[in-house]
Amino acid sequence: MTQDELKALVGQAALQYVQPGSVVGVGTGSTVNKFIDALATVKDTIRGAVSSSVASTARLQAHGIPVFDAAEVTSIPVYIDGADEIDAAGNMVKGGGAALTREKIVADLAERFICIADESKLVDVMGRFPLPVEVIPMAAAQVARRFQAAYGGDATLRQGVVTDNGNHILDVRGLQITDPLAMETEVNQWPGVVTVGIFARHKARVCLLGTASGVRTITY
Ligand SMILES: O=C[C@H](O)[C@H](O)[C@H](O)COP(=O)(O)O
Repeated sequence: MTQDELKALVGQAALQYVQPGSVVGVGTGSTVNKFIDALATVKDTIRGAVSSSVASTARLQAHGIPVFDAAEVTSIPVYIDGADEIDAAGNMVKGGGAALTREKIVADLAERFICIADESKLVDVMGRFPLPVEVIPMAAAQVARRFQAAYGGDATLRQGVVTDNGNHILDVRGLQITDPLAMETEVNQWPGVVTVGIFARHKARVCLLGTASGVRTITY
């Protein structure tokens, strides 16, 4: 199976977590796009979605799925999203598509994070994928220096990218994220950091992993 087919497989499998009559939390990315397309086939059974990006909102609306503002809901049963890396405990690195801040906001509304990913995303220790960090533009160089001093990480500005919130993205290479919760907590406190792409406080409760032999369900 191709990577695209694996993404379609888990996007379809995620429908089993969609509760009738509910508002569904929807992430961002190529795997979630498959989920959105699958969700369109059951759109009459749900109230709608809360979206984590302008791109996902556009795709949901193109399918005729009502999109609610995050401010209009107080709680949602599930948030369904992809990941750039996921470890054996359900911690994730996210933000390859620059949507990490809104993703964390919507994930925070949800009772359960359901991660959908192809098997290439499963790692022993996160850090192989450059860690995305959304920063206030004036703080980018300062935060980059701090990554070098604190963790030996090499941060570069993602060229030509402005987030949905008007900020910039640093991609940090050379990290070994052995304690995701500690790093998330520390980096989030640095002035100018909007969101670090470590999802340890909002880790996955279920991962639907696309493999050559089908969907593997991992619970944490
Ligand atoms: O900002 C983007 C998100 O965190 C995505 O969920 C993540 O990059 C995975 O995307 P994809 O499913 O395209 O690999």
